[in-house]
Amino acid sequence: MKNKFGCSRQESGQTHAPVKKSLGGKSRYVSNKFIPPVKSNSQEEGFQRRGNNSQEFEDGEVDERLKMIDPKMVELIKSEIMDCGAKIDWEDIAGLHVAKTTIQEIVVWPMLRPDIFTGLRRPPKGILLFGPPGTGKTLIGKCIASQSSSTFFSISASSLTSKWIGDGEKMVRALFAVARCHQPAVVFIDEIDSLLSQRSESEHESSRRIKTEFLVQLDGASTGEEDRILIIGATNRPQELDEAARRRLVKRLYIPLPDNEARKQLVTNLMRSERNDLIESQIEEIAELTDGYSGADMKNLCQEACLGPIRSIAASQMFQISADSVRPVNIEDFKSALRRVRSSVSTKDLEIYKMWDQQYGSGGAPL
Ligand SMILES: Nc1ncnc2c1ncn2[C@@H]1O[C@H](COP(=O)(O)OP(=O)(O)OP(=O)(O)O)[C@@H](O)[C@H]1O
Repeated sequence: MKNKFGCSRQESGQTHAPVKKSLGGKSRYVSNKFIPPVKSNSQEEGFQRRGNNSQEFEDGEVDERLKMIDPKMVELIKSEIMDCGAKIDWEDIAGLHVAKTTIQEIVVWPMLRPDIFTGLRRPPKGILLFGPPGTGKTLIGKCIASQSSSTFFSISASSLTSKWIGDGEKMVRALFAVARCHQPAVVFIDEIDSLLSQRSESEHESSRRIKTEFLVQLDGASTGEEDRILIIGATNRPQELDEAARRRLVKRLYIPLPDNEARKQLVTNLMRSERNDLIESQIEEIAELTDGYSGADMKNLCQEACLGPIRSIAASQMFQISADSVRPVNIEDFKSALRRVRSSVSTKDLEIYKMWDQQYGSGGAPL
């Protein structure tokens, strides 16, 4: 769920700490040498001094870091890219135990306790989540933001070259400027390979400029001692990333397909809100039959199975039948859904991920 301009944490029900320019930033209100994990009174004051528009103080003064940025772009970032979605817990993400534990240790705790994670314990400023489509990479990005009380910015790299034609470069600059004003911040960049792939002869000049600007900003975010911005790149094509990208995204975590246990959890969680008469052994059977399915495939499968009871209603009854009389979803619905919903990831692609993980990964795959 994207927020509207100036949305508040209370309005959206999210728990990210969205608009504290003073936290870790170059605020005029607090010392920026030490970033306490807990808000001080002065920080609270700074927060309250601002109106709906978080880049402005009540006296209408614009945050210095946004002065060179087109206000329309700032507005666009806030309405289309800044996300005040619902709170996400680690339990909402099925499986991926190794990746979740690693992420908690290397990024979430340091974001919450920057006073302890100093020196060599300093967290990486950029991480890469790679793996097949629909395995929960975006979900993990949102969860990191949610659990570290950070503002979540989400952008697809390909939209920089397509959706905002001609403005991609400015958009990148504006994105990082707004993120700096909303620290701690998590900037999630989907399809990062389309931005940081190996240079080719046919590369368009505008793409080249966007890429250069992006690398400049990435370096800026990682050198700013006081900045608390985490860049998360996500990709289904890690092999296309160039060396510069690999170097900057120091932790590279493989987000694999869900294993049997995770698929069971996915079915259980997804069907929790639907009337069904599945018993434990049948959920196990579904998990067995869905080897190779991604999390997104599992969701499609459950959606398809949930249509089973509707399909069994005679057309003549469709407009009279009460909601209570629709029969619960059963195992037969899943078996017929399995004939319609197939796994979307090829074995060949899985081999490529595994090989790339062995060569460049940071140990997110199951042992
Ligand atoms: N491990 C998981 N736990 C819970 N839900 C999951 C998981 N993996 C995928 N899903 C479901 O699949 C949907 C798509 O997942 P998500 O967008 O996070 O995948 P992704 O890896 O970012 O995909 P892509 O690479 O295509 O962008 C989620 O909204 C969620 O419903």
